[in-house]
Amino acid sequence: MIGFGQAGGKVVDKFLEYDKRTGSEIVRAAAAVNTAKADLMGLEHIAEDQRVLIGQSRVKGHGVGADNELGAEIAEEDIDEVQGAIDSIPVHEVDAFLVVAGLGGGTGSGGAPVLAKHLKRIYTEPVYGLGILPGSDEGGIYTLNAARSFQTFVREVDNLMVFDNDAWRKTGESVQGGYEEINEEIVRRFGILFGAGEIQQGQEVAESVVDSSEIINTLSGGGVSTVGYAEEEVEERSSGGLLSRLRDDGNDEELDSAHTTNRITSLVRKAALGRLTLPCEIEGAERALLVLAGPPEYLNRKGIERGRKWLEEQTGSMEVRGGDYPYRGAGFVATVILLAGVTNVPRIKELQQVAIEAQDNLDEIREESDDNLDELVNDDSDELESLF
Ligand SMILES: Nc1nc2c(ncn2[C@@H]2O[C@H](COP(=O)(O)OP(=O)(O)OP(=O)(O)O)[C@@H](O)[C@H]2O)c(=O)[nH]1
Repeated sequence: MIGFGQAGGKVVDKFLEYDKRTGSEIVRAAAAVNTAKADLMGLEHIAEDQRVLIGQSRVKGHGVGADNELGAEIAEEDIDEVQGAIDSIPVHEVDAFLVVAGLGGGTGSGGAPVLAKHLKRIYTEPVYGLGILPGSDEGGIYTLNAARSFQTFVREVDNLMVFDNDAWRKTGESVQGGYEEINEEIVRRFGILFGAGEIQQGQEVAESVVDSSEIINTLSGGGVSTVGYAEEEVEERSSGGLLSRLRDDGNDEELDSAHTTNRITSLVRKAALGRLTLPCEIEGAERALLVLAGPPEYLNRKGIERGRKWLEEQTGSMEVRGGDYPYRGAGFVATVILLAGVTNVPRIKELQQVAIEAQDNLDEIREESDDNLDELVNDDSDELESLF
């Protein structure tokens, strides 16, 4: 996982924290790349020798101030320094690369697509992007940056997973506090998704368990992806809750499994129809993956099969995969749905529209100022001598 820019670095840092907290091993290796020294110093879990400061000769460690063309130029010039950090990674142990960046600023917005292109040229492993869209209240330059970066990034990666800050922002919260919660949300969803492909040795592995090839197959084919999530608290069986009492009275087996199946079905609907990382119409998604995580006694084949069928109907896709992620002691059952190759995304259309208008305006403003300059320079009454 490589975080580019401030948002990218912070999210990758959070994934490492998630690994520590849950004992999972989603992140085989992590690095952060930035043009701003202070941002790199603020990270907590990414090793210091895996924090790469680029563009020092150009911006002296102060960032690129939302200029994503400069961000891209610097990334190209200093790509060897980034590669230096990646060289220390045992790449044969990784399933894929994930480049994470906020697309509204300068460093990550400009640099992430450059890095993705570089990785794809060198490695055979898939290269995915996790792109974070800015809030619509952040202003025009952020929208323009995001629209241009999005277009480039999606072309350079094997799949671009998207999280839209705009859909998740809460009013009345400080930006920092808001990001803290948002980053938790990102890591919870993608943590369960990527964790599903990371079943540890010694863990019981049922046939229906998701493996990393299913995630890779769902993502392959490119395009844009979004992720849905829903969870419900459950009691561990051994704790003597209602379900264990039902089990004790002899004729519970069927009732119990019907209950489990129904819970799974409703979780699948909630996840697909609730707030997605990138809100969109799920109809028309090209591929989907359904992951059901939780204590094994709360997972059943029938529930997943029903959920999968329902997703096939809703998306119209023939490529809907599904499986378990046994997670002992989780205290919850959660459903994660990856929808890949989505096309009907209002926010992306809106971004592109605003960006085209801004671009036109820019051209107009430039033309206007060229005319003004012409007038100014060629004005006969102007008595000032040219400097050159
Ligand atoms: N979800 C999330 N989004 C963030 C966070 N920090 C910033 N963003 C978003 O990411 C966009 C880019 O911001 P940064 O990552 O700070 O920018 P940068 O890539 O470091 O580039 P410069 O600061 O311009 O050099 C912003 O417009 C925000 O929308 C964060 O912690 N979490």
